[in-house]
Amino acid sequence: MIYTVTLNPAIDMTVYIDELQKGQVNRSSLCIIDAGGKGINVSKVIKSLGGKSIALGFLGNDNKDWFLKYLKNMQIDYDFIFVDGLTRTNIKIVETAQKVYTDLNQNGFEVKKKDINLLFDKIDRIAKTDDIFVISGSLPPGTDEDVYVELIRMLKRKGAKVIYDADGKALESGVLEKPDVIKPNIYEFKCLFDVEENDLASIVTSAKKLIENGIKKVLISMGSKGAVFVTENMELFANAAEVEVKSTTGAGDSMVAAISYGLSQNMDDVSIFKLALACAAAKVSKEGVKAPDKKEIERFFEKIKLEKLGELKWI
Ligand SMILES: Nc1ncnc2c1ncn2[C@@H]1O[C@H](COP(=O)(O)OP(=O)(O)OP(=O)(O)O)[C@@H](O)[C@H]1O
Ligand SMILES: O=P(O)(O)OC[C@@]1(O)O[C@H](CO)[C@@H](O)[C@@H]1O
Repeated sequence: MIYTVTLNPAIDMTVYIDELQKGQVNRSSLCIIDAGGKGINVSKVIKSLGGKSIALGFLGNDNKDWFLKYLKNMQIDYDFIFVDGLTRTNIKIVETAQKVYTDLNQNGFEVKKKDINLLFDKIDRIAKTDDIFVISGSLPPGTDEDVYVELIRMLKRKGAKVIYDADGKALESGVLEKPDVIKPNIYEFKCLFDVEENDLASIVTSAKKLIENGIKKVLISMGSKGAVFVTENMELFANAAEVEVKSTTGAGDSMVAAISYGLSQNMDDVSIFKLALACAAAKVSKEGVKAPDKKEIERFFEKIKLEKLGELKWI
């Protein structure tokens, strides 16, 4: 089974506006509201791919009904721990004139020690060998900095596979626990290694250090500049698909969904990477934080070209 763990989910409000005027009253041309947060988005895309996951984590008691209805409508299974307060609302501003994407993320509800204990007990009870756990997103106030470290440790002890997508200090400490897969974007990767954004060779060399240390797959996403995938067996690069971008929110989560679904289906590395790029392309062509359709994902999958790095060969 695939489980997604979201400690800090969000109601994503994507607001479309021609051009934001700071310090003035702005009126949007379109507003789309979705249940989000990184792991939740992963569960949404796994569903589009025809897979099954259970969404775990925390959800605010005061506005949980809307959130749960959204997931029920999508037929996504969940098993949350409900905490006091509201699940945060994150604002995503899409300025259509210049194609500028701005995120305004809130801190989120306060989580108590007893809530964390409940979550760990739950995961301890359900995790089995070869389950896949996706751990992603920010930590809500009240959580210790090393909560992901402890979670990865516990899951690895139980023989579960861990896909990890966090940033800053949580990423730095989490990689030391050797999750099976990580999916940093280039800015997050730069917290780990001093690399230049355009220097593929040094990005690959750095990613290989993580592989030597026991992480099995590293996917570095680089927004419109594409992505690099380094595994025990290969080093691949791909350009981002040419697509009319309607919202970039959740593009990285779509890649994480593809990796977890691919692992659950025993796909090879080339297919996993192609699927990740196809899911991301299909996602960015959707408004708001809607999951892409399977047909769209398949259409992009056929078009993706990968470059085997070091071999100058496109596959
Ligand atoms: N502007 C864009 N045009 C085309 N493809 C894009 C664009 N932005 C993102 N993508 C695709 O989505 C992938 C993931 O994007 P990105 O690196 O921005 O992830 P991220 O920062 O983790 O995203 P998020 O945190 O919003 O989920 C990219 O590798 C690329 O394939
Ligand atoms: O504040 P975090 O937890 O880092 O990120 C939260 C978030 O930006 O991530 C998702 C996109 O990846 C959105 O659904 C959500 O609003």
